[in-house]
Amino acid sequence: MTATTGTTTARGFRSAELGWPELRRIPHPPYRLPVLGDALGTNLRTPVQESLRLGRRLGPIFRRKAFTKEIVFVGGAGLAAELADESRFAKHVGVGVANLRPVAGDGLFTAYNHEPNWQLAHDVLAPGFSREAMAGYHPLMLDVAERLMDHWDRAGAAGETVDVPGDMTKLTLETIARTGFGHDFGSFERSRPHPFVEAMVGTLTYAQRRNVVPDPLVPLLLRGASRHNRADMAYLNETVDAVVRARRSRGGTGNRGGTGVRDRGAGSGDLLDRMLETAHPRTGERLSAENVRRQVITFLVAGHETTSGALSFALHYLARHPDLAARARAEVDRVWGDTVRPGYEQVARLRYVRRVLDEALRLWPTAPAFSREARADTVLGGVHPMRRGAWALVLTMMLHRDPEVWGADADRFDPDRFDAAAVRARAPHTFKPFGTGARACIGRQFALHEATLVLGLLLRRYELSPEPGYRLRVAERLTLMPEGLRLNVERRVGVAGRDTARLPPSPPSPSSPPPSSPSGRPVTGTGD
Ligand code: HEM
Repeated sequence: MTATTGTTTARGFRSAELGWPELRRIPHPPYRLPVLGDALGTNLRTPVQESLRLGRRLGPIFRRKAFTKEIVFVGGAGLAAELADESRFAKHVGVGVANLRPVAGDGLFTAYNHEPNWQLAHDVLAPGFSREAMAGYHPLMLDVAERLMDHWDRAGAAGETVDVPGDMTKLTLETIARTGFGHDFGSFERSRPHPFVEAMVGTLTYAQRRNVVPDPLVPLLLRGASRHNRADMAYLNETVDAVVRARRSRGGTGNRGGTGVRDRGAGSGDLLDRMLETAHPRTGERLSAENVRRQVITFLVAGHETTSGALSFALHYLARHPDLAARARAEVDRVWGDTVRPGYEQVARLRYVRRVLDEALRLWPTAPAFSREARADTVLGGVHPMRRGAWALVLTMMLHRDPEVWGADADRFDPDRFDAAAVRARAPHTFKPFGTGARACIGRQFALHEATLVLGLLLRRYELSPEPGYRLRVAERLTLMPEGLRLNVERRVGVAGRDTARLPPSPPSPSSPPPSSPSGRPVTGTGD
C-alpha cells in the first residue's frame, strides 16, 4: 500500500488561498498589512512559540501570512484528529520539510507521497526498526551512554556543570552513527560540536528562515546565509559519502579524505547494510547510490536531533522536580537492581521513566509541527471547505496543550498524565510527537528505547540540580531545544554501575584500533 492510496498529492508550497475557498472564515492576527501580511513584529527565531501564543488568542484554527505565503494552522484537538484520518488526509511536504529537499531530496522524511523511492526505502528499512533489530542496537546504545557518563563523572568530580543539550547531541549522534552506520564521530573527544552537527544546525536554521522569506527576496535578505547553507550542504554530503565509501571498500583501512573515515570491513545488517545490499522483498529493486546518500543524511539528522531535545527537556524537568526525580530513580533502582548493564527487556519496564519522557514530549514536542493535505475535496470540522491538495500545519505543541484535553493546568509538567488509565481515558490522536499515519516516525521505538535507557542510567548514577536562576528558554531550528541548559551532576554513592574511577583518564588515542561492536562489526572513523 502506498501512502497516497491512489490519489496523487501535489508538491511544493501552495499558499492557503489556493486551497481554502472560505479562507476568510479562518481568523488571523489583527493589523495585517499589504505585502508584509502578518510579518511585522514576527520573530524569525521562535515562530513556533509565537504561533502558540497567537493560537491561544485566535482559536483552534487560524492563519498567518508572511509576504506572499499564507499558512493555516490547526492546534485544536478535534480538528487535529480529523486531519489524522488517513482516508481523507496525507502527509504534506510543505513548510520546513520542503525546504530540506535540496539536502535530503527523496529521502524518507522529505519524499513526496507519490515518489516511488518512499515506498521502496520504507519497505527496505522498516525491518531495521523491528524488535529484533532494536535488541541488537541495545549494547551499542549502552556503550555510548557509558561514554557520556565518563564525561559527566569527570565534570561532576571537577565541580563543573554539564552542557545538557550539547552532551545529549553528542550522545544521540554517536548512537545513531554507530548503530545505523558503524561510524564513530568521536564526539566525546571534542570540546566543540562535531562539524557535522554544526553543518546540520546551519541547514535546519536556514530551512526555518526560508519559511518566511519569499524566493525573490532570498538574494536580498539571505545572501550570506544562502552561501553558508551551500557550504553546509556540501559538508554533509562529503561526510556521508566518506561513510558510505568506507563501508563499500570492505576490508580497506586508513583515513580517506577530509572526513577521516576509517573502514575495517562491511557491517552485518545495520541500516547502511540494508541501504546498500537489501533488495525490496517483492520487486527486487535496490536503492540507487544517490538515494542512499539522501537516506544516510536523513537518518543521521532525523535520528539524533529530536531525541537529543527530548532527553534535554526531560532532564530539565527532572532537575526542577526532585520529588518526581526521586520517584523515577526509585523505579530504576527497583527494576534494575544491581545489574550494571541493564538488558534490552529491562528498559521497557521503566514505566514511570517513560512517562517522564512522554510528558516532556507533550510540553515540548521536539518536532513541533507536521503538515497534512486533503486527498480529495473535503470540509474540515464541517465548516472549512478544502480543495484537494489544500493543507494545514498541525501545531503539535498547541494540540498537546489544548485545555479541553489536558485540563486547565495543561502547561504544568505532570508525568501521571501518561499512566495507563489516563491514556485509556483520552481521545485518540491527542498525543502526536511522532506525527501520524503512514508517514509517522519510523524511528519512534528507537528514540524511546534510547531515551528511556539513558534517563534510567543517568537517574541511577547522579543527583541532578539546576543552575540557580536558570529559566527555560527554547531555541527553534525546525526542532525545539532548550537553550543554555546546564545542570549540576553529583554521583550518588553506593549504587550499581560502572566505577569510572577505574577507567582510563583520557579517551583512546586516534591511533589505537577502533573498538569492536558486540555484533562483531568494527566501528569506523573518528575524525571530522
Ligand atoms: C524523540 C525523537 C523523535 C521525534 C520527536 C520524531 C518526530 C518525527 C515526526 C513528527 C515525524 C513525521 C514528520 C512529518 O509528518 O512530516 C518523523 C518522521 C521520521 N522520523 Fe522521527 N522523530 C524522532 C526520532 C527519530 C529517530 C531516532 C529516527 C531514526 C533513527 C527518526 C527518523 C525519522 C524518519 C526517517 C522519518 C520519516 C518517515 C517517513 O516519512 O516515512 N526519527 N519523526
